[in-house]
Amino acid sequence: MDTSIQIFDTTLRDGTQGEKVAFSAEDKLRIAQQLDAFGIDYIEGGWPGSNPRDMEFFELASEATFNHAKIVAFGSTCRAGSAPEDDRNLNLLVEADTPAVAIFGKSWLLHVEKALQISAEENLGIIRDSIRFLKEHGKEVIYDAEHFFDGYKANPEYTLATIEAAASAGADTIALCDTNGGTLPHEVAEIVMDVQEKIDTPIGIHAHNDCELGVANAIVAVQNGCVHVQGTVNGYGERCGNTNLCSLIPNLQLKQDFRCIPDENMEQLTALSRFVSEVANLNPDIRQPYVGRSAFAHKGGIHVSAVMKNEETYEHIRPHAVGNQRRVLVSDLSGKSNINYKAEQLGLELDQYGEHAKEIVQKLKQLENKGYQFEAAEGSFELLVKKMTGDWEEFFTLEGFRIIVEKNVSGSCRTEASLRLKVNDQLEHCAAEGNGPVHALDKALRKALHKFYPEINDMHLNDYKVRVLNEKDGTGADVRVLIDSAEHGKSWGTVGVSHNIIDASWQALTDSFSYYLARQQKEVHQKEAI
Ligand SMILES: CC(=O)SCCNC(=O)CCNC(=O)[C@H](O)C(C)(C)COP(=O)(O)OP(=O)(O)OC[C@H]1O[C@@H](n2cnc3c(N)ncnc32)[C@H](O)[C@@H]1OP(=O)(O)O
Ligand SMILES: CC(=O)C(=O)O
Repeated sequence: MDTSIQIFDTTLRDGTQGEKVAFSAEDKLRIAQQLDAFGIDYIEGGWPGSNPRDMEFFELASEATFNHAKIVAFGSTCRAGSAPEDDRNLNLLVEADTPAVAIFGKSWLLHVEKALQISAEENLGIIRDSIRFLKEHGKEVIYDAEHFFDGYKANPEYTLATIEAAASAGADTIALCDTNGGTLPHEVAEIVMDVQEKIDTPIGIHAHNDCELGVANAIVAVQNGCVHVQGTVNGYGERCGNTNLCSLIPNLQLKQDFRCIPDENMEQLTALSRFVSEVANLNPDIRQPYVGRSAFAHKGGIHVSAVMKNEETYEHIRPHAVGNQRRVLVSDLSGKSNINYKAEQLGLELDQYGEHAKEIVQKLKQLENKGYQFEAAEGSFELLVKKMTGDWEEFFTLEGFRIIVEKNVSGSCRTEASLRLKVNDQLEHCAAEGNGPVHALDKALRKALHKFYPEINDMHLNDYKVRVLNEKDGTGADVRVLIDSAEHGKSWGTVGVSHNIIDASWQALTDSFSYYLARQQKEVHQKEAI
C-alpha cells in the first residue's frame, strides 16, 4: 500500500492571512527554498491577482531552482457572468508561470446565494469552466472546495455536485476545506469516507484551527483516504490558523506509517519552524509541540529524576528526531535531579562536593520563594552553584554607587551614575550618563571594568524585563529584573530581586558581567590546556 502523502504548504498564502504575518517577495523566496530543501511537495506562493508583491514573488520563483517542490499560484474561480478567458484572475494565474495552480470555489449553498449571489447551477458552471480553462493551459489543478464540510452538513447532494463538477472538468486533486474550522474529527472521518466512495479524483484536506482541531482533522482525513494535506509552518493562518505542519508531519510519519518528507529531513523540522518565525518577525511559541523550546523542557523534580534514568518515562519521542533538544528547568519545583542534570550540562562537577546538590536545592527554593526565577536565568544559576561549591573568585566587588536623575521644567531628563568598584585590589571610580538609571549604571560599570577586561566590549544587553512581584504593595512592591545578554550569537539570562528596581537591575547586570567573564576565563584555560 502506498502510504505517501502529498504535503501542500500554504504558509506564503493562507499563512499570510494570519494576523501579524507578512512577508516581502524576497522573504517568500527564502522560505520557499527552505521548504523545498525540507521536502515539501507543493508550495503555494500567493495570489497573483491580489497584489504586486505576490506577482513579484512568482517572477522571482520562475527564475529560482526548486529541486523537489512545485510552486503553486492561488486564486478563485472566475467571476459569474465573465468567460474564463476574459477573467483577470484566471489569466494572472496562467501568467504566474507555475506548474500547478490552486483555485477555490463555493461548495456551500449559503455562500453561493449570499456571497456570490448567483444560482446553484451558475456556480457549478463557473467551477467547471474555470478548471477546464486552466487545464487547457497545461496546469496541474488543485481544486479547493471552500466550506466543503459546512456545505455537506447543510446539503450533501449539492456539495457533492460541486466537486463532481470539478472532477469532471479535470481537477487533479480536490482539497476538502474546513474553511470555518468548526468541524469535529468524527464528522471529517464520515464525510471523507463518503466522498471517497463517490469520487475517483485524489482528495485532500485543508483544515483551519478554530476548534484547535486543525491537526486532528487532517490526521483523521488521512486515515480515511485523503492523500494530500494542506497546512502551514507553525500553523500560521487566517483567524486561529491552519493545520500546523510542524505537528502534522511528525504525527503522520513518526507515529504512523505515512510518508510526508524524506526521513533524513525530519531533524530539520525545528530549524524550519524557527527560520519561518524569524523571517515573519514573530516570537516562536515556546509551547509548540515537537519544535517549541519547551516541547522537551522538564521542570518537575519527579520528571527529571525519571528522565535521567530513562528518557522514555516523560518524552513521547527523542527530541533529536525533530531537531529539538531536551532542557531541564530549575525552579522551586526542582529536586536534586534537576540540579545535578543542570550542573552536568554546565560542566560543573557536583558529585565531588557530596551534599552540595541538596543544599543548592534548598537555597534555590528559598530564593524562588523570594521571587527569583532561574528558569530563564541560567547565568545566575551557574554563579549560584559556583559560589555555593566554593568554585568562585569575584572579578570585581562593589564599594558603592550613586545615581542622580534630574528632570527640569523643559521636560528633559538627565541621568548620571557614579560607581566605586574594586578590581584586582585597585579602587576604580567612574561616572557615566545614560538614557536612564540602568543604562547609566551599565555604562559606568563598563568604564570601570574595561581596562582590566577589554573583552566586555563584545557583550551586549539583548533584553531587559521588570516584573512586579506583589502588586498589592503598589510602587513599594518587590520587583524581579531579568536581563538577557549576548555575545556573538550566544546568549544567557540573569536575574535580580529587590524592593528597589535599581538594586534588582544591579544584581542582574553584575551577574551578567560576571557570568560572561567566567566563561571567557574558562575558554582561555581550555585553550591553554590543549
Ligand atoms: C477561504 C479563503 O481563504 S479564500 C482566500 C481569501 N484571501 C484573500 O481574500 C486575500 C486576497 N484577496 C484580495 O486581494 C482581494 O480580496 C481580491 C483582489 C481577490 C478581490 O478584491 P475585490 O475585487 O476588491 O473584491 P472583494 O475582496 O471586496 O470581494 C471579493 C469578491 O470576490 C467574489 N468571490 C468570492 N469567492 C469567489 C469565488 N470562489 N469565485 C468567484 N468570485 C468569488 C465575491 O463575491 C466578491 O465579489 P463582488 O466584488 O462582486 O462582491
Ligand atoms: C481555500 C481556503 O483557504 C479555505 O477554504 O480555507
